[in-house]
Amino acid sequence: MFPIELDGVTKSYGEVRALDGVSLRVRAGEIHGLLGPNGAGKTTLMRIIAGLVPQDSGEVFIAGLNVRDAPRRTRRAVGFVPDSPFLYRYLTGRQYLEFAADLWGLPEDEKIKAVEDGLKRFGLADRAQHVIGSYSFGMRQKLAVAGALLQGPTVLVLDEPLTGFDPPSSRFMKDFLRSFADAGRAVFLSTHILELAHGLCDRVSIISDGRIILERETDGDATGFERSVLNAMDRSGGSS
Ligand SMILES: Nc1ncnc2c1ncn2[C@@H]1O[C@H](COP(=O)(O)OP(=O)(O)OP(=O)(O)O)[C@@H](O)[C@H]1O
Repeated sequence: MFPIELDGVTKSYGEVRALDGVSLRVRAGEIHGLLGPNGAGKTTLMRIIAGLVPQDSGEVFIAGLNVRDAPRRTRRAVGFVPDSPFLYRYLTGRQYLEFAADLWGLPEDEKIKAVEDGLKRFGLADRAQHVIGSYSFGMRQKLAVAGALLQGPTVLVLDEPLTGFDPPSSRFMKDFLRSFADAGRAVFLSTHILELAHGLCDRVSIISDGRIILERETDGDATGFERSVLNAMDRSGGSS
């Protein structure tokens, strides 16, 4: 059983075919990167996995459950962090997490524990009483990830994480994502940064014009990896 499995997924917006028969599997313990040019379909694919947008055809399974048959359970099993998370700037960090926990319907005792754990894990406890509007970019991103973990997902999906982080925060988030995956869960993230994909991900899928054009491990040296990704994009007519 795979944490994420897609079989022949298609999605169109009017005349635009955003996804054209996407099949892929993300294994337990894996950080899987999704690379591709602008407009290739990455965000659409992530939103479908997160249960925010329905596919037109094809099947999506989360931890073996078909999202059509078990929409609530599969949505709960996925923590999703969009590229520009919406955070209420007049709420404090703690209030935001409490609000997000309420949306998941966490019982009071679980909510308190999940919120405090999130604040501590992401180094936000000292600023929990301050409004989000006063947070740095990195703190806001960490808060968004903490919010995506409240309901205890087994899969974390992140649209272009780690862009704009300073080096210590970037190191912290990479270590966090590694430990999340190492616990038998899975991370699926999109990025335009090839060095990041090579250094952090175990495998990558390259998407172009709504189709997966290459899937590969990130073993081997960075130059060879970069060459094979760029060659695949060149052959498909895209550029990142
Ligand atoms: N809500 C929408 N309505 C109409 N077209 C859309 C919508 N969302 C995405 N598209 C189109 O679907 C295609 C795939 O878009 P998507 O945002 O999934 O790509 P992406 O790979 O995430 O791009 P980027 O790297 O620029 O973020 C594009 O042609 C885009 O214009």
